[in-house]
Amino acid sequence: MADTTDGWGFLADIEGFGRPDAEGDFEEVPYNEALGRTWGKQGGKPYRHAAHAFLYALDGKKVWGLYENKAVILMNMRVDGYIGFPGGIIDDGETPEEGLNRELEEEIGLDLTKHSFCKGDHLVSHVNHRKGMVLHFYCKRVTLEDCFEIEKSTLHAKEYGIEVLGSVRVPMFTYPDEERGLPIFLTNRFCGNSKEQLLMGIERMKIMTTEEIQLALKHSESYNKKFKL
Ligand SMILES: O=c1[nH]cnc2c1ncn2[C@H]1C[C@H](O)[C@@H](COP(=O)(O)OP(=O)(O)O)O1
Repeated sequence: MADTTDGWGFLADIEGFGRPDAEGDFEEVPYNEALGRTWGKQGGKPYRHAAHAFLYALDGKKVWGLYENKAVILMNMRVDGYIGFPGGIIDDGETPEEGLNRELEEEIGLDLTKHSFCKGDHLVSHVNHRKGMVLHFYCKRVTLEDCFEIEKSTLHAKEYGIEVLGSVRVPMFTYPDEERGLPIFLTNRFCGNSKEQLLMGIERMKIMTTEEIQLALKHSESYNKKFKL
């Protein structure tokens, strides 16, 4: 039998978490249940927890004086080629918030004296039984000025150029062709359930209405079909 660790080196233990997911892999679970429960084992290993963060600022400025950008939302271009939120795997002995804050400092150089995440910032948790993973998602609104500072601090973070290849703003507007802007952004490849988390964050933070989100998704899907993506 082929050695499946070939080429993975120290990543062999965790690389499976980053493989593509199938629709229906994620089940929403209440935070306390997600934490308090022993989920059992997957592939002989206990379930791992990860936490990611949606940092945003309301904007409203018009791009080229034409298209209103509703918010600045920060995501990362990851080293594996996917787009995802900053965050990562929680280490043994850490709470999800402690692990998240550590990851945010490492990945985007977040100033924890100003923007530390706490339980009150938790939005939703999901369990993925196929991978044996529990994903916690947090949201925090900051000022526009702080958002720009956080973008800049990514360039000086420990993981910049390693795990993180750049900070990415989500285009929160749509051109008159109904495709360019948010709909085409949504055709990217997203890590884990980060696309669903993005849409959930936009809706729950009332940045866009459910109808506006559904319309952007519809145009994103028809673009995908048109170009057979
Ligand atoms: O943004 C995300 N939203 C939901 N799940 C995600 C996101 N990014 C990654 N993931 C999944 C898939 C990954 O393999 C695990 C671990 O996250 P990652 O950020 O890669 O962890 P490390 O930085 O390597 O600790 O979660």
